[in-house]
Parts: sequence; structure tokens; C-alpha cells
Amino acid sequence: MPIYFYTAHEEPHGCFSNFSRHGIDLDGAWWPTVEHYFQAQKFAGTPYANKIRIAFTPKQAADLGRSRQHPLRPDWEQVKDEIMLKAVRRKFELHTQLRKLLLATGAEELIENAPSDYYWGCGSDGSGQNKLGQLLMRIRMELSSLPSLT
Ligand SMILES: Nc1nc(O)c(N)c(N[C@@H]2O[C@H](COP(=O)(O)O)[C@@H](O)[C@H]2O)n1
Repeated sequence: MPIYFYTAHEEPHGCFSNFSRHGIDLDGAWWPTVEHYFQAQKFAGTPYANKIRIAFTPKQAADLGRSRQHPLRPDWEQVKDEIMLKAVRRKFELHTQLRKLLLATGAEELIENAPSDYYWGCGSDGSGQNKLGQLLMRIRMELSSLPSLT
């Protein structure tokens, strides 16, 4: 049976959301959530990226990242999938309990049940691309072949 997740506080799989409060160290800095990192990379190398890094909540980070008052980096569409992969992979490398939970999902399909997101999630009608779920399944496969991390 597919496993759906969306809001970060929802048990047992809400921690698969990028909004879950599991920080990561990447590019020489600490990021309170994957969402902080992902949104900041839209403006990498500018002071606005650090403003997003220190946002109080992942929701605030997302709002800042979605604001178009600051110019989005021109290659964003080309690099966003790789950036997301790097950040989510780091999250599951770093947090042992999350890694165990991800591996415990076995071969089940993972679906981000985000009603308004047809790219990272499945959208309100299930027709979305579910890129985040696909990426989690890819990371699950990578981790399962690394006995030192299982
Ligand atoms: N919790 C939550 N609320 C939303 O409104 C969402 N769209 C998502 N999905 C996550 O949003 C991030 C990408 O957002 P943008 O591409 O910058 O709009 C990504 O982390 C999705 O997993 N989640």
C-alpha cells in the first residue's frame, strides 16, 4: 500500500516532509530543515539566501523562497532536482532514526500528498509528478545497499 505523507508533525511518516525539523549541514553551513536549504538555493551566493537560512520556521523559509521580489537564479529549473536530492540525501545520512524509518518502508511507494504541488507532490487529484516521493525511494534504495548505514 502506498505511504502518503504531507505535514511534518503527522505520525508516523510526516518526518519525510522537507518541513520536518531535522537539520542538515551542507555547503559549510547549518540549515534548520531541508526546506530552508532548498529555498535558499534559489538565491545562492546572495545575502537573501542567508536570510532564508535563518528564517524561524520552514513555512517562513518557503514563503521567502517563493517571493519573486528577489530574482530567481537563472538556472533554477535545471538544477533544482539535483539540489533537492543532495539535501534530502544528507538528511537521511545524518539522522539515524529517520534512516531506519525510511528503510522500514520496504518497497512501498512513497507519495507526498501535497494538494497544491503537482511537481514535488501528487497534487489534489493524484496526477502530480511526486518528485519528492520518487527521490525518497531512490535514496531508500541507495541506503539499503550500504550496510554500514543500515
Ligand atoms: N508542506 C508543504 N506545503 C506546500 O504548500 C508545498 N508545496 C509542499 N511541498 C514542498 O514544497 C517545496 C517546494 O516548493 P516550491 O517548489 O518552492 O514551491 C518542496 O519542499 C516540496 O516538497 N509542502
